[in-house]
Amino acid sequence: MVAYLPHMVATLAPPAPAGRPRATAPPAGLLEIETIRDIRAVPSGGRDRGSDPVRPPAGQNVPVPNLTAVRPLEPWTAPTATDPVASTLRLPGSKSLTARALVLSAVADGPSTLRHPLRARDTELMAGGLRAMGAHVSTVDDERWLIRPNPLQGPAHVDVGLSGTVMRFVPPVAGLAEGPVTFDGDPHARLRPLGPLVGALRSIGVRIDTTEGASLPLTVQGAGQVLGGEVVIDASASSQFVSGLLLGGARFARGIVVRHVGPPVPSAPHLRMTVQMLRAAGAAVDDTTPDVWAVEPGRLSGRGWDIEPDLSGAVPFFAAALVTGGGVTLLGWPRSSLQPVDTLRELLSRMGGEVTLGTDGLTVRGTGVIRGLDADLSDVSEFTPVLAALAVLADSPSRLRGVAHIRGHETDRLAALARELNGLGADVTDTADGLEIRPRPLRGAAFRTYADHRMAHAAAVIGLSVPGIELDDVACTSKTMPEFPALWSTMVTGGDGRQ
Ligand SMILES: O=C(O)C1=C[C@@H](OP(=O)(O)O)[C@@H](O)[C@H](O)C1
Ligand SMILES: C=C(OP(=O)(O)O)C(=O)O
Repeated sequence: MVAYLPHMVATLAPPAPAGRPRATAPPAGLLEIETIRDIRAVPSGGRDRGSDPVRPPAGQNVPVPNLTAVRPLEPWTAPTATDPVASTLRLPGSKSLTARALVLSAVADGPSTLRHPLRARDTELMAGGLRAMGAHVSTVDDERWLIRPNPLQGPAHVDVGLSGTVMRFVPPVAGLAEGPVTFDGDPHARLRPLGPLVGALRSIGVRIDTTEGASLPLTVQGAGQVLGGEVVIDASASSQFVSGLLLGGARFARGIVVRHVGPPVPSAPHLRMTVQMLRAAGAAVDDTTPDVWAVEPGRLSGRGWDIEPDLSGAVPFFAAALVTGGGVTLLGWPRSSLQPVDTLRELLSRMGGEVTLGTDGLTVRGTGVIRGLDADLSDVSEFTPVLAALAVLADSPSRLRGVAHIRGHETDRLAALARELNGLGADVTDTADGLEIRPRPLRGAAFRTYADHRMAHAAAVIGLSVPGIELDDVACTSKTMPEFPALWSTMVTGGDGRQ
């Protein structure tokens, strides 16, 4: 297992003036990745697998020094494939399943275990945030994490990094804690949408202090309980607002009813995942009315969670089969999945791949052709960067639609993709809700990732057939798959990626 950000160095930025802490610009060549509010929470080396809650001493308010950890950018030349890939891989667990299982376990009645969890920056931060509020979360064993719920307490600080799941799933749970829980993250996390969730929580009695608008940094003044009831929310900017409210909602005194009003909520499969996992933990959930979800108040059981491999993380590897005319098999794929495997199968088939689910796993084969794609990706917007990478290599134009909200992801993905793909010679326009892509002959060039793991995946896919794609930073893949560069090189050079 590749260590989490082994190259991290701690740098102390000057203290921020009173009021809103400053997002200090990192020196050239360094990427600011993590704002640490309590340096004791992250020992030097950056890895905290401990099992003890890390909290400021009782009664002491949460310290908010502007301590910033920066890491150097890690430039990377995407390897070019000289032969079709022929790879069988075991990939890490799903970020979305790991995040939900951690949250549900922390508010359950008894202990839980996560088998094959994802160990990556997002899930370590989720574990760290729950631990800071008092949950016992042991992540020492790579294959089996143990969670023992405890009464949740502040003062505590939650570093959300750049993680949408941490910044949207933990504040509702923090309302259940007794005492203040502060939240902040990477500089770009402050720009990611959060207002509708803050508004919804306030409407059911959760006190939240913000310094500027309804975004990070913020403090949830936990009262030890949340009244709950009905909230009306515009969740068109992120399905995670709804998932966060539902995951905490079973423990609210009146449960929760979430009523969405506004343009469509994206990422329907992630909402189904939330509902199914809540039910698996014993919650009564009604999702029969479109755009309304109701969770009855009640106890949640601790249980064993088996975490499936991460489908979104698998997409670049499958794309490699199409680009090189080879084959990639992902081991350990369940027969019945909580992730949108059928949608991926359909999209890759339409682009020219052959997808089969067999006893050995999920296999994608390239046929030597990549076809352009006209598709609404609102259900699977995470796939957009890699599908855009395939589209610039296709034999006809593509239109990727329905993903306006990904301008609020790790970066403005529509703008970033248009800019970087055009820099390689493609002809890409970002539209109000997607991308129009006209393939052109491509050349190797610099490719900026904007701290976005899926931008790095996209560049890696193009690099298979276009030599000289120079990423400014590949370490951003540690958000969801620290072992990405190693696994990718193994796949390209024909090694065994089963681990
Ligand atoms: O709930 C989840 O685990 C996720 C939901 C989606 O968020 P959005 O609805 O904000 O796109 C997805 O893009 C994200 O990577 C993970
Ligand atoms: C949008 C993503 O992540 P997040 O959970 O941070 O929103 C993603 O992983 O593509």
